[in-house]
Formats: sequence, C-alpha cells, structure tokens
Amino acid sequence: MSTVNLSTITKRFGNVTAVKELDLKIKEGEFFTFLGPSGCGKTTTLRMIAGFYYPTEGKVKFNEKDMTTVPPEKRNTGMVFQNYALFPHMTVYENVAFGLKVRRISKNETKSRVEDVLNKVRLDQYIDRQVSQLSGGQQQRVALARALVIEPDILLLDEPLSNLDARLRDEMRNEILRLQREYGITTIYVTHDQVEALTMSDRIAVFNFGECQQVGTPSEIYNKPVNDFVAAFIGETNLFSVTPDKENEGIAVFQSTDFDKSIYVGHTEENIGSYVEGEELVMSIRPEAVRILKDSDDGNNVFKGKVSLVQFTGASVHTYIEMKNGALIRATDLNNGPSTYLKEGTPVSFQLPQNQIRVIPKARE
Ligand SMILES: Nc1ncnc2c1ncn2[C@@H]1O[C@H](COP(=O)(O)OP(=O)(O)OP(=O)(O)O)[C@@H](O)[C@H]1O
Repeated sequence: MSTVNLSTITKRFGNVTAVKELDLKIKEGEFFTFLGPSGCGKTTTLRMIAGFYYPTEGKVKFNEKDMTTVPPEKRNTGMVFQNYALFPHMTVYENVAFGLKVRRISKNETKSRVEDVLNKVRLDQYIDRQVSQLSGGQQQRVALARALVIEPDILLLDEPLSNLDARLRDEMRNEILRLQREYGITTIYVTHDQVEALTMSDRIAVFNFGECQQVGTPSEIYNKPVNDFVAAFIGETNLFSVTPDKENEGIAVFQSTDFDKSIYVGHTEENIGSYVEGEELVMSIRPEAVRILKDSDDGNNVFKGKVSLVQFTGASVHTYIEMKNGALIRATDLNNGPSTYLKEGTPVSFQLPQNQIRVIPKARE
C-alpha cells in the first residue's frame, strides 16, 4: 500500500496543456476518483502515476519516494483499461499468470496466486477458458485479477466499466469495491460517470480543462460545490445568475433577473461559497430542494409560475415551472402516484428553502 503525492504537475503535448499545475495527495488505502468530461486530463494524470508519461513539470511521489521518472515496470502499480487489453488467444490462467512470469515467480507460487485471485474475482471455474470465449464482464474480471495478482501498491483503473451494459456495470461496481476493501489497496479510478464516482469513492477530484476544480468526499462535492461547473457536472441542478444585495437582518440577499423578488440565502459556509468581490456569481438549487406549494403564499423565497412540462421517470417526477420572464426551474419529487402529477399550464407557487441554496462563482474557462 502506498500514498500518492502529485506536486504541481503539468503535462504538455506540443502546445496542448493536458494537465495544469495539479496538486493532489491520495491517502493509503483510499478509493480516489478522477471525474470529469472527455478531454479534461484524467487519463493523462493516471498515466503519469503509472509511468507511461513523465510530467513536463512537477513531481510524482509514492510514500514520499520520488517516482517522477521511474519506468512503469518499476512502480509496482496494477492497471486496468477500458478495453481490458487482454491476450485474446491465451487462457484465463495464462493471462493472469503473465505478470508473475515476467517477474520470474516460481511455477508453484504462480499457480497458487493465480488460483487464489481467480477465486476472489469468482472466475475459478473458467481458469482454462480462452479469454475470447468470455463475456465482457468476465473479461473485465480477468483484467482485474491480472492487475491484483502482482500485489500492487496502487491499483489504477481507467474507465473500466464503460464497455459494459448498465446492469453489468452495477454488478461490477460492487465487485470492484468489494475487492478494493478486501485488499485494502490504494485505488485511483478514472471515470466521466458521476454515479460511479459518487457511489464508489472515498474522495473525488473533479477535473475540467486540465485543472482540478475541487477535491472532496462525494457528499462535500454534491452539497458544497465550489463553482457552477462542479454543481452542474455532479448531479442535476438549477443555475441562475445572481448579484449580491444588502443583507437583511443578518440574512444574505441576492437579486436575479430571472426572479421577480429578492432571494434570501442562509448565511453559512454551506450556502455561500468563497468568492471575491466583482466575480460573476450563480445560485445553484437542486431540483429535489425546490418545493411546489399547495397553497399560494407570499412568504420569503416563494415565487410564482406555471407548469410548463411534467416528465415521468418512474421513481420520480420532474416538474418544469416557467417563471414570468420565461426562465425555467425544475422541481423533482418522488413519484407519489398519478393523481399527484400537475397538469401543464397549471399556475403554481414554489419555494426555495433558504438553507438549500448555494451561491458560488462561475468557473473560469
Ligand atoms: N499523446 C497525446 N498527444 C497529444 N495530445 C494528447 C495526448 N494525450 C492526450 N492529449 C490531449 O490532452 C488532453 C487531455 O486528454 P486526456 O486523455 O487526459 O483526457 P481525459 O479526461 O482522460 O478524456 P477521455 O475521458 O476522453 O479519455 C486532450 O485535449 C487530449 O487531446
């Protein structure tokens, strides 16, 4: 097991800066996820940890040992790729044993380690099967077994589930977590799938344009995003431009051209992120926090509109409300049965609970 310490690493390919001045400390035994859209530098960062790329600037350390320019085979990391990268005409046993053969481990020890790891990934009855005759999920288990059998200090997974269908993805997600906990191994997981990141990780780093926007636990990232990019990338949200107004009895007040009244916001770190004066600000409110009111009411943060669209998703119902000036806000409720769905065109009032609003700066592009 190992810690991973990236200090101010930058990677340039010609005039493309794929990763810019990244600082990250990954703890021993942690399940750490790099999350972000395509092209934001996740894979490049992972490859610098694996040693397939060397950073243009900065240092990569494992347990305080400088690994920046150590070749991949001397780093003791296990890697799993999106396309599995297995040898299709070799058997499961031969694929998994490959890394041990390269390391000149004895035949007896190889046999016992391969059998043990195949047992752990629940593939023991396929040991002599050719890899090309396995399903996608089974091939991904072979890839995992091959990475784990060498007893790596760090397990690196690059979008390992993206070639699997939705059901198998769920199953493999649990499987990977189970193995990670069993081995207690420091794991770095690359994905653009927010559900995978939220459900699996101890901590997440959110990337955009080669820069890390925020590092935190899934709950911190979801509940306290630092800017509008993070708020919109993790989960669903409603975003509106706002400007600060004078405080009212200790409560922060904001104005928005989308709303016809002031918006009152709780005055805590949860509700107002850090920003500097003059920065463009947005208000984020999750659809599950928007409350549609039965009775019309004129209290704080109660606004009026009419139902413009109702979307049924099974477990929940999305109600889009159009405000006077045309801006839309989405409210999401659990499905309480067809009699509770509102009809399009119905006038409604809705409330934005003060303590569920978050005001944050716009992300830099
Ligand atoms: N070998 C390379 N040569 C030149 N440019 C590269 C190379 N590898 C990556 N890039 C560029 O660096 C940027 C980051 O790429 P990277 O593969 O790290 O992103 P990513 O977040 O992993 O995306 P994806 O999810 O699509 O794999 C992109 O603009 C990409 O085009």
